[in-house]
Amino acid sequence: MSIILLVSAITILILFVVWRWGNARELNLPPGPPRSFIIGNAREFPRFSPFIQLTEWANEYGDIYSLKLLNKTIIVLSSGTTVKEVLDRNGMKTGGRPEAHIVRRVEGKIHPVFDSIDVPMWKASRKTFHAFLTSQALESYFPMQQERYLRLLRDILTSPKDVVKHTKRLSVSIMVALVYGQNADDARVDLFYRGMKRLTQLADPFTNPPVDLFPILKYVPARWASWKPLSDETKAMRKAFHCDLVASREEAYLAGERVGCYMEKVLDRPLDDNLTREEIRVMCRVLVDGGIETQASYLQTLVLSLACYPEYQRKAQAEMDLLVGDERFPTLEDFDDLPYVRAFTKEVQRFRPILPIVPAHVASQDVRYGDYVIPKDALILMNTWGIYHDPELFEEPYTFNPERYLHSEFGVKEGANVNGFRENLPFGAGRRVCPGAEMASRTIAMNAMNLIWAFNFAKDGSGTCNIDLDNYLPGLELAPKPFTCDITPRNAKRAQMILNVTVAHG
Ligand code: HEM
Repeated sequence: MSIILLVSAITILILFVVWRWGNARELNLPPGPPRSFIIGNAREFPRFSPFIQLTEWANEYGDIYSLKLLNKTIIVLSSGTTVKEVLDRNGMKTGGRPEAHIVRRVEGKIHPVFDSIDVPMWKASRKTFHAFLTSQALESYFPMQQERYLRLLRDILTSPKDVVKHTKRLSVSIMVALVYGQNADDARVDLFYRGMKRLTQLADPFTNPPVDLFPILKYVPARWASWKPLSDETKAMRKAFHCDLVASREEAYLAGERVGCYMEKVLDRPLDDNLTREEIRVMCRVLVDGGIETQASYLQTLVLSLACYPEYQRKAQAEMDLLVGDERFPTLEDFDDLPYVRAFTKEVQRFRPILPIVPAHVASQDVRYGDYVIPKDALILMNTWGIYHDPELFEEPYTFNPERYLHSEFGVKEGANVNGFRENLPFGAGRRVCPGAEMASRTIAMNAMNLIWAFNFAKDGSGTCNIDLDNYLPGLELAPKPFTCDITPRNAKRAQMILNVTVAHG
């Protein structure tokens, strides 16, 4: 009897300790939805379009809340204030990235997007990105880009039904020219998108084993782990895209040729960064990859918005006609004098943010936010979708209406709290904020003006020209499914101007 009592007492004690231990850290965590034993919120965590559920939880639990996926704590930030305090102000402590073992197997062990911010390679890459992408430097790349933007107009004019293909081509073409100083043909564009599609599938935690949560899974032999051969094939595709571009630029560099591309600038740097050739190659790859899909997806959503909202399209065209007319193409300087067009571009970014959830950051140590503690190793998700669809801030947030940006800088209701809002909020936060934001903003401005000046956009009979969320592909990015629409030149004069221009081959 006494033994049974003793065992019971010990069991109760152990249960108490486990309970205390399990909840002690939880005490200061932000609130969140109830969790199931062991799996936490894994069952409710949505596989597709997670930003919708994350935003519903934000409406219920507030602009900072916590989730648990098995043994991982996730903190979700859904306001300008929480992003500013947690990611911007505490950037040194919240600039890490999750493990991403499968992606690293494809992309290589050194990779600035997945390295934490104290890794010298990350620091060196940011330094060179910033030096290469200053406002002044961007001015000097503009002629190269403008040639390609005009080619987009020509491509659309000659085969309007291929508009999606043309935007992909433009994006690959400007990034390859910028980073490697070379041209990209259709085969290379295709190779890039095939490689990225495979990589996105591999990165999907719902189709592959949770290797990052249970690292022992790394050691499962390839014959039982289908993700391993798949990663190796994807790695080969990704290499095929970059390798010969790198090799030929290196060869030209050694032969003394200079075209002003990013790779040359990094090769030119004094050796104090101690970068190896492999590290330089990876930095180039990261910059090219960062700019391709994001810019193409934005342009596709821009075209969809123009076709789906003709009344706003007409107003933007009227403004453009008054300023630019029939005698010349728009210039970047025009953008400041086109408030309606500017408002249109901002509404596209608000309504369908390219990255509705910013790639996860990780806390490298405990971080205090008011009474809460974000524990070391927690994943931090910036819920861009939730911020831009907050009914407290935006009038009818689920309605496309560029005119909201004519009344206030950030498109918000009168008196709304815009603490933490900034122009580049859709580009992430803290130490990891997108280094290509200014370049992307120029691409958006120039192409929006060109497209609105050159064409009329309308839905066609295909049924694919639709801006509803179910017309978007699954994945981290909001990229529309392939679509067609009717695109016709605004008038014969502008069509002829487009045909007359000498366009880039790449
Ligand atoms: C519309 C276009 C673009 C959007 C919406 C966008 C958005 C973003 C976002 C949200 C992040 C994550 C930031 C964070 O973790 O807080 C990011 C990272 C990044 N972007 Fe962009 N981006 C765009 C264009 C570009 C361009 C043109 C480039 C290159 C010139 C670029 C290069 C990168 C790189 C290298 C990173 C990784 C930064 C790091 O982890 O340290 N992006 N971008």
